[in-house]
Amino acid sequence: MNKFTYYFKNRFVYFFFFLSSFFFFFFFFCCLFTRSSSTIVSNKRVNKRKFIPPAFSNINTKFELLSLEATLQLASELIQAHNLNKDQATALIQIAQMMASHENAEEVKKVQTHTLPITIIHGVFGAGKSYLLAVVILFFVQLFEKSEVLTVGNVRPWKLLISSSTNVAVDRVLLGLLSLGFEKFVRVGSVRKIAKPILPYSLHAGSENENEQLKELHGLMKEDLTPLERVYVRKSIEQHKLGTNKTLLKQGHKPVLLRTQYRCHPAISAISNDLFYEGNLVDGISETERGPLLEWLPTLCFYNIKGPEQIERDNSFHNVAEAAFTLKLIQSLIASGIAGSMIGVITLYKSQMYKLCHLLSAVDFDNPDIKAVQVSTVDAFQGAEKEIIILSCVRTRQVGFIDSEKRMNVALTRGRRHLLIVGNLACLRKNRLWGRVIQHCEGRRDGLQHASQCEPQLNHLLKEYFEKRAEEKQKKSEKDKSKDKSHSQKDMV
Ligand SMILES: Nc1ncnc2c1ncn2[C@@H]1O[C@H](COP(=O)(O)OP(=O)(O)OP(=O)(O)O)[C@@H](O)[C@H]1O
Repeated sequence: MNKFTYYFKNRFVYFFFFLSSFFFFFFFFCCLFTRSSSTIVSNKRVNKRKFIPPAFSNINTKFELLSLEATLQLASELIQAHNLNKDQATALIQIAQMMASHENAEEVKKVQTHTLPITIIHGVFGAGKSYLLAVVILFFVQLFEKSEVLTVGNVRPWKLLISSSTNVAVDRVLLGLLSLGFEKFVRVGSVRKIAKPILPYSLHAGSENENEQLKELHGLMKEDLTPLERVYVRKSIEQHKLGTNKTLLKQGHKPVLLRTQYRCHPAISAISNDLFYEGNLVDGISETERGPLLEWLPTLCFYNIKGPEQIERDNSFHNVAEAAFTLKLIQSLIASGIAGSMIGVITLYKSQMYKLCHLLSAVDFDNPDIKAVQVSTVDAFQGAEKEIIILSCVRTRQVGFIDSEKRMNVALTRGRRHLLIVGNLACLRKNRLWGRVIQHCEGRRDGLQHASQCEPQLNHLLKEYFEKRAEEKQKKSEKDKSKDKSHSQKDMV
C-alpha cells in the first residue's frame, strides 16, 4: 500500500512519498485507487498478506515486487512515453529504486542505511508536479499489476491513497490521470469542492467538515486494516495534525528539484525567477508558444489607477476605481472574443473580491462568459492557472500584506499568456519587491499604462461591441415578429 501527500510550504510545494508497513497514510482530501474501484466500497474482507516495503524489509522476507532492473525498466518506459524532463525523470527513478525488490542481504542493508522510504519532490510553479504525480501513479499501478502476474497463489490486494491540503491540488492530479487515460479512482471529499470533471468519480461525502471526511475515510479503510495497521493510521493522522511528520521529513532528505516551468510566458516567469528563484528557474515554454491572444493586449502590463483604497469593518480593503477598471478590462476582453473561462481575476483582499463579483453579476452584459470569469483571492487561486490573469492590488497608502512573498509568487505565476496588474504605481513602487515587478513591466512594450490613457481605447471597443449586439438583437426580434405573423396568418387560413 502506498500513499503520498503534498504540503504548500513557503513558496514551494513538496511531495512526500512515504512507504510504511502495508499502509501509506496521510490525510485530508483523499482519493483511493484500487485494481477495481468496486472493491473499494465492497464490504467483503479481503484475504490479504502484509505488504513489506523493500526498504524496511529484512532478508528473510520473501519479496514479491519486481527486481530492481525490471522496476527501473518500467520507470524508463514511462519517462519516455510521457516525455518527462531530466528532473522529473530523476524523481521517478528515485521512487523506482525505493520500490524495487532487493535480492541479497547487502543490498537490503544498503537500502536501509542510505534510503529512507520517502521521496520529496520540490518544484517551482508550473513545473509539472501534478503531472509527474499522475505519471508516478501510473508507475505504481503498472508495478503492482506486473508484480501480481509474477506472484503465484494469493494475489496481494493493493490500494493507493493520495491526499493533499487542498481540493484543487488533488483534482489537478486526477485531471492529469484522466488525460493519461486512467480512471480507476474514487474521489473522497465535499462534493461542492470537487472539480466538475472529477465529480462522476466522487464518493458522496456531503459534508464540509474535515472530521466527517476523516471519519468517512476511516470507514473506507477499516475493512482492510489489521489492528496494528489501524494504530499506525491513527498515529499518522495525529502526527499530521501536529505537523510532527514535517520535522521528520526535514531530517536529511535531499529533495529532487523540478526547475523547469511549463506554464507562463517567459516574460511573466522572469519576474518570479528574479524575485524568488535567484535565476535558477528554466523555461520549458517559448514566447511563441505563449503568444498574445489579442493584438492589443500586452503580455505583461502594469495599469496605473488613481483611486483611494477603502477599509471595511472587517479590516479588509477595497478600491472602487480599481474594481471599475478591472470590470472594463474584463468586458473589453470578452467583447474581443475571449472566453470568460480563460480569464482569472486575483485580488489580495476578500472585500475587493466581493466588490468585483458584485459588479460582474450586476453588469447587464447578457453574456454567460461573464459568469465564467474566475474571481478569487490569491489563496484560493493556488494550484490554478488561466490564459489571462488580472491582478488587482487594491492598496494605495501602504503595501500591506500584498508583499507577502508566498502570496506574491502565487499571484504572479498563474497567467499562461498575459499578466495584467492593476494598481497604484506611486504606492507600489516604494516597495522593494513591487518596485522590481514594475521594472519588469516597464521593460516591455506597452508594459506600463495609465488607466486614463488606455480607457478611451477600451471604451471604443465596448461601444462598438454593444452597438453590434443591439443591432443583432433588433434583427432577431424583427425576425421573430415576422415568424409570429406568418404563423398567425397560417392559423387563420
Ligand atoms: N515534461 C513535460 N513536458 C511538457 N509539458 C509538461 C511536462 N511536465 C508538465 N508539463 C505541463 O506543464 C503544465 C504545468 O504542470 P502542472 O500543473 O503539473 O504543474 P505544477 O507544478 O503542479 O503547478 P503549480 O504547483 O504551479 O500549480 C501542464 O500543462 C503540464 O502538462
